[in-house]
Parts: sequence; C-alpha cells; structure tokens
Amino acid sequence: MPTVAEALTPAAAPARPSVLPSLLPFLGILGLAALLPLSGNEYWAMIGTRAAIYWVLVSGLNLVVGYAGQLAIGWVALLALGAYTASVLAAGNLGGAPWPAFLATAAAGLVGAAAGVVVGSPALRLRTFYFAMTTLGFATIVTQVALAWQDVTGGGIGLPGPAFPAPFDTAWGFYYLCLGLAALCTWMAGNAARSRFGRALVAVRDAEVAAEANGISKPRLLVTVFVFAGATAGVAGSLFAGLQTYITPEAFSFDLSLLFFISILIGGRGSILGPLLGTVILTLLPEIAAPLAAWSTALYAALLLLIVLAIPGGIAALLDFRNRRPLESNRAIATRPALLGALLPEERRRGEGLALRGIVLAFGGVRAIDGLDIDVHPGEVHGLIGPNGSGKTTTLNVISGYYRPQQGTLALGGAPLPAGAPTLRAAHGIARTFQTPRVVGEESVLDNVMLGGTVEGRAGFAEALLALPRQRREERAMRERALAALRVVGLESLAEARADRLQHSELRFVEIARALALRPAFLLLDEPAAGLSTEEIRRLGALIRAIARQGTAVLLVEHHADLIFDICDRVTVLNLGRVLAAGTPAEIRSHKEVVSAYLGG
Ligand SMILES: Nc1ncnc2c1ncn2[C@@H]1O[C@H](COP(=O)(O)OP(=O)(O)OP(=O)(O)O)[C@@H](O)[C@H]1O
Repeated sequence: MPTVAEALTPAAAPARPSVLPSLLPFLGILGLAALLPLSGNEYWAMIGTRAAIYWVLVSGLNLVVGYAGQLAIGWVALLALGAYTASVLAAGNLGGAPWPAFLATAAAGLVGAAAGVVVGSPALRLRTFYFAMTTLGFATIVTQVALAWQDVTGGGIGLPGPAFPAPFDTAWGFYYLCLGLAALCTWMAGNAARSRFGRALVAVRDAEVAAEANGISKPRLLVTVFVFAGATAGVAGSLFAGLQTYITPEAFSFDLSLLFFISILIGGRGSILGPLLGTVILTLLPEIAAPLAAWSTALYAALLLLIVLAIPGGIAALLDFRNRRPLESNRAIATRPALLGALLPEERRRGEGLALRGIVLAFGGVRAIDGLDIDVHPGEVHGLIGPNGSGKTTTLNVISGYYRPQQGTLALGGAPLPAGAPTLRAAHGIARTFQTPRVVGEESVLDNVMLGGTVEGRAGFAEALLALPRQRREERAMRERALAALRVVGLESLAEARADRLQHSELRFVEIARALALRPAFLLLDEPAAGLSTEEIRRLGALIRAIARQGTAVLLVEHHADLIFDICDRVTVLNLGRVLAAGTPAEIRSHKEVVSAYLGG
C-alpha cells in the first residue's frame, strides 16, 4: 500500500517531450534531398521531383487512409482533376487569357478540395470495400471525361501542362519548388496529426463509440480531412502536369493510385515518417530495378504481402524503438484521489443532476426498459444494479444517447437533454467508461486521455494545420490536464507507452482518466470493477467517492455488490426493465424482493 506521502507525490511525470528527436529523421531526409543536385544528373532531378510530387498527394491522403482508416484507393482521380484543371486554365482552353502557372495551381488545389468532399462523402455511409469501389468509380469518370471532352482537354492527344516561371523553369529549379511544397505539406500534415484532429481520426478508426462519447462527429471530421487531402492532391496534379510537360488520360493509371495507397500501408498506419519513406521507396524502386519496371504492379503487391505478413505495423513499427523497451513488470495502480483538486479547480467543478422520467424502450416485443424513473444528484454516487438482462446497459445507452427511447424524457441540471445524439453528450459534460475498455491501442496512453479534452478545443482544422498560437495553447492545456488526470489514477509513468501494452486493469483506469479529462458534470461508469483485484477495487471505490465529493454526479453500474454497498449514496435496483427498489444501501440490503431476486438469500 502506498504511504500518504507516496499517495500525494506523483511518480516521475514525463517531461514535455522535446520535438527535436522526432524532427531529426525529417530534417535528415530534407537535407539529403537538398543535396541531390550535387549528383549533377538531371535524370535524378526528374525522379526526385516525382517523389516530391507524389508525397504532396500522399501527405494528405495519409490522413484519410493511415489515420482515419478509410480505403480511398482511387485517389489518382484527384491528381488527374488537379492536373487537368491547371493545364486547361494555363492553356486558356476555357476561353479568356491563359492563367499564370501558380494561379492555375491554386485553382487546382481549390477544385481538388471540393472534389475531395465529393469523392470522400460516400465514406460517411459506406464502409471499407464499398467505399473503395466508389473512389475507383470516380477515377474512371475523371479519365473518361478527360477523354471525351476533347475541345478542352485534348482528349486522347492530351494538352501541355502549366509552364512554371523562372527560377522554376529548369529541372533543378522545379525540383526545389516541389521539394519545398513537399516539406510544407509534411509540416502541415504533422501538425494536424499531432492535434486533437489527428487523435480524433485515429479514434474514429479504432474506437468509434469512444470517439462519439468524447464529442467527435465522424462526418464533420472526415469531410474536413477530405478537403485537405483533395487540396494536396489537386496541387500535386498541377505539379505533375508541369513535370510531364504534356498530359494524357493514360498518365493517371490504376498503378499510380495503387502506389499512393500502398506507400501508406507499407509506411504504417498513424505515422507521417513511415508513409513518407514508403512513397520515396516505391518511387525509386522501379528506377533502381529498371528492368523490372514492367513488373512494378507485381512488385508492389509482393512488397505489400511481405509487409502485411512480416511487419503488420509497417516501416513506422520498425522505427518505433520507444515501444520496444520493456515496461516495468511490477506495476501497481496507485490512485491519488487527493490530486483531484488540481484537475478540477473550484471554478471548474460542475455537478449536474440527471432525471429520467417514464423511459420506455422496447426491442421488438422485448421491453428492455419499461417506465423508468431515476434521479441522480450532483455529488452523489448512484448505484444501478439488477440481474442480467434487467435493462442496466440499455439505461446507460439511453443516457449516453446511443438509444432513443420510445417514451419518456431526460433532463440534465434541470434542462431537457435531447434523446439520441451521442456526440452531443460530451459537450453537456457527460463522460462515460465502457464495460469493455474502448481505448485506441495504437496510440499512447497520454493521447488516449487527451481525447477526453476534445470538446474543449476551439481552434479549427486550419489553425491545427498551421500550428497557430491558439492551437498550441490549447494543446498545451489539454496535455497538462490529461497528465493531471493520469496522476489522479496513478498511471502517469505510463503516459508515453502505447495503450495496447497495458494490462486490462490499467486500461480501466485509463478510461477513468479520459473521462476525468472531460471535467465531467455527470459520470457514467459501466462495470468499472470487472477484472480488477480486491486492492484495485478498493482504490477504485475511494477514487469514485472522491470524484463525487467534487460535485460530479456518478451513475455506477456494477455487479460487485460489495463495492456498490460500500460507496453508493443511493441504489436503484432494476428487474425486467422496471425499478424493483430504490433507496440507501442499507434499505436495499434489507429489501425482501431484492434479496430474493438479485442478492440471493
Ligand atoms: N440491441 C438489442 N436488441 C434486442 N434486444 C436487446 C438489445 N439490447 C438489449 N436487449 C434486451 O433487452 C433486455 C435488457 O438488456 P440489457 O443489456 O440492458 O440488460 P443488462 O441489465 O445490462 O444485462 P447484463 O447485466 O447482462 O449486461 C434484455 O432482455 C436484452 O436481451
């Protein structure tokens, strides 16, 4: 057991990580790329330019595929659209004067951004391969339109790409332009990935329900990244047309789309560096093994198989040295309820009572909840118990908005709480944990806990891309708060560890820390003691009591009767979707029907 001093002193909290070590590989690649002209070989200028252009596209697509997990396999469509937009405008083929190359490139970016939404929006309704097929369909449409609209696009004969002015009109000048844009895109994508938007994308990919409970709206988030990924692809298209000097529909083959997609897969999900290396490798591969150029598709497929089978995490997992270090094996969860005050200063405490009235919810003929009234008061731990199938989980799902009751009303702090709308619960100050912990295994513990602060983020996606001051300030505050929450649950020494390396009991406390990072007015705990040791349950109980004492209303669904009777102020017992009994633990313990229906003789 920790001493009082230990209980109050957080273990060595991780200092703010220096960004330099994570920047070094990028600076190294940029340094090497900047030295490429020393080769004096213009052929290498062309290969280097092509790799930079591909990366401009992949840097945006990576957020869609590697972070959000959407199978956008036909993204070459946007490259084609950007290339044709810039070339048609630069040639003046739509009437009017020819546009300068940079202006045409900006227009290609805008058209790409708009088309990104069009190509991406089916992902809001379709999953996995169905979405992949729609992106391929779009790629076919773009090339067919380019073929058929001969007056403007030159049809099968094609048209010249935009000619960039001096000093970008030489092979190496154009190379530096593309390299500069690739570096800019890397910086922006990296900023986005490290922001609340990046965390939200990965959460939507790996723990969608937890993402919703933390206020993340998947459709809004996806549309935002589709805009960015479309814009980078549009700009890449213009540069691509500039490099080709002449474009025809064949230039935008399925092979090229596959190259973009596979670069991300072999690079590794949720990484910027991995896909960057993947893009460079796949661009260079056919050049280095020139005789194999005709085999490039087979080569990609073989490489992909090799990576998927041998290193499923891709290049990024190979380079993740930090998570190879063993974690301390003898770990105890030393919760520190006394530190709650630092996380929830007086002015941030907000307890809100919850009132359910006449809730009815039936699944077909089964009345899972049948006219339920419950009042949970601020500062109170309210236990919800009952036999299996009595309606506890359904009640939680009604409160968290996953189920819309057929009858009845909900009110939080006296104000009506809209039925349904799970993503709005976090903004009302409702936080929850899950029966089976829902954490993002591939993210660090700290990132998981920071997800709880998502709703307090005000900086928009553009601010995140450019790492503007408000974004940086919010990120610092979110990080501090998440660390404070981790100190409360006693897991701050694991902050930088990947969450899937933790034990089950630790994940339960990570979820509580995430809920605390929301600074909740109302906290729903779904069987938090399941799988914990007796000592851990004792600490959990003390922590829950302390959270309630700060003003938060706590609704606790639990099968451990001892925990319920030890820490609850009031208990409601459900049976067949109705309240069998409600009262203090002492009243419930001696309630005849409860004893016979649930507690046992
Ligand atoms: N999605 C669903 N579709 C159909 N029936 C459902 C659904 N969810 C719950 N039910 C039914 O509603 C009733 C209440 O289920 P619920 O899961 O809320 O009970 P519970 O008290 O949480 O049980 P447990 O302790 O086993 O988790 C059960 O009869 C269950 O079979």
